[in-house]
Amino acid sequence: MAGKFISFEGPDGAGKTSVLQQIEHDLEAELGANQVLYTREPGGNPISEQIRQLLFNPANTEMDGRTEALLFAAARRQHIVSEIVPALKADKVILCDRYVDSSIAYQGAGRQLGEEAVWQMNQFAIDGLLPQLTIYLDIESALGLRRIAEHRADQVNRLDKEQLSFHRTVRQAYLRLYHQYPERIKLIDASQPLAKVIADVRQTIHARYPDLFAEESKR
Ligand SMILES: Nc1ncnc2c1ncn2[C@@H]1O[C@H](COP(=O)(O)OP(=O)(O)O)[C@@H](O)[C@H]1O
Ligand SMILES: Cc1cn([C@H]2C[C@H](O)[C@@H](COP(=O)(O)OP(=O)(O)O)O2)c(=O)[nH]c1=O
Repeated sequence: MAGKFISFEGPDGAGKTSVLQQIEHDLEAELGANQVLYTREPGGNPISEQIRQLLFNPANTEMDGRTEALLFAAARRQHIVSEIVPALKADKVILCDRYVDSSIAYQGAGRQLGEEAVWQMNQFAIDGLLPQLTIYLDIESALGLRRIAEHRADQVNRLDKEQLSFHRTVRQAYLRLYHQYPERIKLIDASQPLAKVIADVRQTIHARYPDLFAEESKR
């Protein structure tokens, strides 16, 4: 499979959606729209979108943490089979908004199910498929939550409602993953102005794939 699989990670409010919009636009201009797949977890296909509805329905207050972790993994599995593998086979660049690291950080650490346990459980779902590059947008938790409160208060979902301490725990887990997998995971300071964050992301992608964003080497 010749495609390029890039995942984007970070605590809520880090700016993934904003950054990905621009990166997708730029890559499509460079490669053509049919060579780029932007997709998000959980979701990206009808089955995973139905699981997403279950996960994010604010009425599901009784959902057990392990149930939540299993549903994220189930949505991930279907997303791999329906979206990622076909795109890899078609030699596309895949921009994936969240992947298995989100489960380690949110369910493993945030929900205290255990990072190793959630990692092991997810092996069945991912069957060895990891991104070649993971871009981690790092932000201090209070700042991330402030951005959501200021700009996206109408779209707050069940998980966004967690306390500051939950988000801090999630961030610490991301930082552990970053130290554990320095080859795969690259950290970008997401507290910078959006244009600078995007510039850093472009450079990071170019460093891993020299044929993408080739003009970066002239800077
Ligand atoms: N670098 C930035 N500086 C200031 N505000 C930002 C920055 N990046 C994103 N935002 C704003 O913060 C909010 C959350 O960003 P978003 O891209 O939705 O984050 P995420 O998808 O990671 O949760 C949005 O309203 C967005 O406009
Ligand atoms: C993929 C994944 C996401 N999540 C959470 C993180 C976010 O709070 C939420 C995704 O919501 P989403 O609305 O897609 O927000 P964002 O723009 O921040 O990605 O789901 C998990 O808890 N575990 C997972 O495995």
